[in-house]
Amino acid sequence: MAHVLGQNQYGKAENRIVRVYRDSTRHEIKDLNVSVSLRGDFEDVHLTGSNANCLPTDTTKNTVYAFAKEHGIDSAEGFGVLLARHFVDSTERGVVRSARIRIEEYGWERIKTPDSSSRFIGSEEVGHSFVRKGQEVRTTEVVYDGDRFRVVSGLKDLVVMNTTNSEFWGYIKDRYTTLQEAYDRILATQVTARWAFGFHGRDGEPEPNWNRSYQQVRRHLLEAFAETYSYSLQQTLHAMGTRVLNNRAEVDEVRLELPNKHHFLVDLEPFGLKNDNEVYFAADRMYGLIEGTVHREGVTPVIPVA
Ligand SMILES: O=c1[nH]c(=O)c2[nH]c(=O)[nH]c2[nH]1
Repeated sequence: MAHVLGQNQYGKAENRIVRVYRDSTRHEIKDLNVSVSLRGDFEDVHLTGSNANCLPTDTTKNTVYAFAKEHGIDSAEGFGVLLARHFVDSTERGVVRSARIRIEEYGWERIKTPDSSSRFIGSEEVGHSFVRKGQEVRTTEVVYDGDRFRVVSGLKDLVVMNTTNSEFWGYIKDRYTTLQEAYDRILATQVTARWAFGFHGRDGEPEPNWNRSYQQVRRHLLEAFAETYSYSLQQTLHAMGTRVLNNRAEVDEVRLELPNKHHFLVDLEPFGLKNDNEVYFAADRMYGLIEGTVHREGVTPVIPVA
C-alpha cells in the first residue's frame, strides 16, 4: 500500500536580526526574531529528490536580512507582509502557495543618565544605549548564623546594548586568530550582577533601604554601561563595578557576569547592497563570557565564583 505525503512546510526559523538606524546621533533599533515557513508544491522535493521547486531555507534567511536593509523595518506586521508577499509572488506561480512569517519583536528603552546641565531636575537619553524592556529578575540571598547577617543581592537578565562607542583591537594574535579588529562594534550583554552589603545587623545596626539601594545600584550599572567608551567588555565590567562602589556606600563588593552577545554584520554584498553597520545577525550562542569582581580594598570578597 502506498503511503501519502501529508501536510508539509519548511523555511528558516528564528532569524535573529538587529537593524540599526544611524541617521542622527539618536540611533533607532529594531530587534526581531523572524521565522519563515513556506507551503506549496513540494511533493517532488520529498518524493523524487528533485529540488527544482525548492527555495533553499538559506535564501529565505538572506531575504530577511536584505529586506531589512532595503525596506527597513517600520513594524513587525509591515515587515511580515513584505516578506510573505515576496515569497509567494516572486516564485513561479503555484510553487510557494502560502508563506507564514512569525515575528517576535523585542522592545528596548533608552538608557537615561543624569542631565549634566541640570543634574537634579532631569535626565538625558544616551543616543546609542538601550536596555531591553521588562526582562530582569531581582535576586537576593540572606544568610544569618545567629550572630551576623550576610546579604548578597543582585539582578539577572538585564539586557543592554550600545550601538557605538565600543572597540576591540590590539589583542594577542596567534596562528588560530581570525577575529578582525573592531573600531566601531555593537556591545551587548545580559547582565548578571550580585553585590554584597557591608550590613551585618549586629548591635542594632539599622538595615539599609533595600528597595532604594536596588534601584540605585541598577541605575549606576546602566549609567556606567552607557557612558563608558569601551575597549573591551572587561573594561566595561570594571567601570560598572567601580561606579556602584563609588556611589553606594552600603555595597562592598560587586560581581558581574557579562556574556558578550555577539552581533555580526551581515554580508549584503552578494545582493548588491552595502551594509553601513545597519544590519546584524544577533547570535545567541556561542558567546564570550566575561566575569569579575570589583571590591573595596581591605574587604574580603564573599560572593561565590560560580
Ligand atoms: O570585549 C571583548 N573582550 C574579549 O576578551 C573578546 N574576545 C573576543 O573574541 N571578543 C572580545 N571582546
